Amino acid sequence: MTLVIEQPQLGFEVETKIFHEDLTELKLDGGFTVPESNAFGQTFRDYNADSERKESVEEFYRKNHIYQSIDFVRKMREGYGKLNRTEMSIWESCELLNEFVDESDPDLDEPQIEHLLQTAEAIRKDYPDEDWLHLTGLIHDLGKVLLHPSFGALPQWAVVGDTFPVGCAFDKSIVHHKYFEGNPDYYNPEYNTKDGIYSEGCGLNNVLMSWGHDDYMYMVAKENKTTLPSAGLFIIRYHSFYPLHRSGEYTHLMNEEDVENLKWLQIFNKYDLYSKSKVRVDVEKVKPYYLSLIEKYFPAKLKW
Ligand SMILES: O[C@H]1[C@H](O)[C@@H](O)[C@H](O)[C@@H](O)[C@H]1O
Ligand SMILES: [Fe+2]
Ligand SMILES: [Fe+2]
Repeated sequence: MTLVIEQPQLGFEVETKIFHEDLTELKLDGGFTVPESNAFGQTFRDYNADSERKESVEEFYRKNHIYQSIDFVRKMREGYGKLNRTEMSIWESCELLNEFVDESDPDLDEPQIEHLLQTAEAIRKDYPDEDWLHLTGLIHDLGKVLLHPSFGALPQWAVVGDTFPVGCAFDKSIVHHKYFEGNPDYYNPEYNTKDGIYSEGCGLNNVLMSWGHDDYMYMVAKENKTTLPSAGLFIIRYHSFYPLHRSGEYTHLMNEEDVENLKWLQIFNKYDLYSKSKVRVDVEKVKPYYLSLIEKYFPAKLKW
């Protein structure tokens, strides 16, 4: 099914595969099979399912929605944008993630390094020639190092979870939307309209997103002059923006380049989401391959 969303004001059409995912039509491009349920026997991303993680995930979003205001985002971008905290390689940062479990995630409670390798390996099977996409899979969540003491040990609500624009209305499709009633921006007439401080077609690059691992890792990759293609950087930066890539909201803020890049993000998302499982990847076995990709696309040491 192809969904064409009419956007006459933009002067171009946002045509994208499927925003509202229909699993019966979901064909991945190679051998990867989409599992019917997550590691807890529930459907993926079901925030209302009675699982052992339900309450803690909801509590996570309560805090996230209350504290992610435009002032908070500006402060974090300015502070962390300096990249003056440490220097390390991409692989070292993967290892740092070994100790963290993501509190926002209803589908996985394995250490994050497992998730990175599961995502990258699943993509590699179906897209053997797109080595940039394998590496994007490996690094897309590395911004979660913000949880580590050497990065200020940020609370989970400032690092993980789905992201959304600030400075315009919080869309109803955002998980646990009701908690925005505790966010000061919710009542500010400058920020609580559809466009808010933005204009139609302004491009996502000009939109401030809630602060977390996506935007931080994008900054790190870009400032350290990665040679990854623009689609790779886009995936890193917006992979948690489910209100856009799954629900099809906020498309009025995109420009033409965003529309192109969104196609790759939607491919990537299937692997990011549905590769989550309890089956572990043999780290030592795949490490040499990923080290070669890191060498191809990144300097040996990066500023963080
Ligand atoms: O719980 C998950 C997790 O934090 C992911 O890393 C993020 O990309 C998702 O958007 C979020 O919902
Ligand atoms: Fe993520
Ligand atoms: Fe991920």
